[in-house]
Amino acid sequence: MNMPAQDPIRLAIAEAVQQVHDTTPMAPSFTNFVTINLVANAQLACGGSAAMSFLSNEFSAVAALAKAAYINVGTLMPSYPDALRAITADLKESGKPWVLDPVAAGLGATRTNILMDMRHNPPTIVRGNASEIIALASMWGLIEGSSSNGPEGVESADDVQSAIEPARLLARFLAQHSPDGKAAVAVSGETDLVTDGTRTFRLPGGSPLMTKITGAGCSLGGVTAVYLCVAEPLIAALAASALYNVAAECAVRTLTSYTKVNPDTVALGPGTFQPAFLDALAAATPEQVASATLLEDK
Ligand SMILES: Nc1ncnc2c1ncn2[C@@H]1O[C@H](COP(=O)(O)OP(=O)(O)O)[C@@H](O)[C@H]1O
Ligand SMILES: Cc1ncsc1CCOP(=O)(O)O
Ligand SMILES: [Mg+2]
Repeated sequence: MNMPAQDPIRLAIAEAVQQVHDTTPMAPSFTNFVTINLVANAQLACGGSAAMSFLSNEFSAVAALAKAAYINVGTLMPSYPDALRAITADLKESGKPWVLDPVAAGLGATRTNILMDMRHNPPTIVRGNASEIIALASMWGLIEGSSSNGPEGVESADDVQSAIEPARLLARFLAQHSPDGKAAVAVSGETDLVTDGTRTFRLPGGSPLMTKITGAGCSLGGVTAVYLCVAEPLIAALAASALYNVAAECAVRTLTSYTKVNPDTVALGPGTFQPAFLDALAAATPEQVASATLLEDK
């Protein structure tokens, strides 16, 4: 059942979106160079601010000024294992919450070594597609073996449903290692799933066009880090996922109305969708985000 309008979770989501609009929090990113521009633009569009860096000393200096940070392992370079080891140790020492997108978890020894290292200095939120969540939970020994069909590059080879238990176990592990005992895991797909290890929520909606632009998931991670600057992990993950669903639907509506006026010159495709989606991220009000469809598993 869709959660009632006045549920405290919805009020907290609206409050987080409003606070980001009011305070423009900066969440620095160490992210892949395929989608880095969309990550920064999405962080700006949602009302936050962005700072991208690949040097450990520079990243840690910027992170010291921020309330939360974002790490994404989508593309790797030889210097990254050492840099990420130093960065995650600094984040742990300063007690700074951060979001991990374990892009393509399970693919290649370097990525596996980096993600295995992170078990010792874990994030506050993990956001990934189903295959990535299953792979990370398996790698960290939280589930036996791996029921995953992946990894299949950066795309998911599994459905969200199959990642529920791995997501819950991962969230509990993160919470045990979090300074305030709070953490969350977000699994994206046709219906997103967000859990803090105790409560589990589903967020249907959005648009299949999200799978036709690169960086939808990466930028969702960056926006989650912006919300983590102002809210606890569960609320940050829910707010980002709700915003993405509302904005994707709004972008489709906008483009559909343009194609009706101008069917020969406007197409509803990935190229026009991405800028329309950024516009919709910027236009979404706290009330609209908090009104997204939100179901709780009981
Ligand atoms: N079939 C779909 N229908 C609607 N929204 C989707 C669909 N697939 C993914 N999304 C949305 O796209 C965004 C990125 O998710 P996803 O594509 O799973 O991440 P990734 O790019 O990391 O694999 C999320 O906001 C998710 O809700
Ligand atoms: C295509 C690609 N290759 C390495 S990282 C990357 C981007 C993945 O972005 P997303 O997971 O958001 O689709
Ligand atoms: Mg991804």
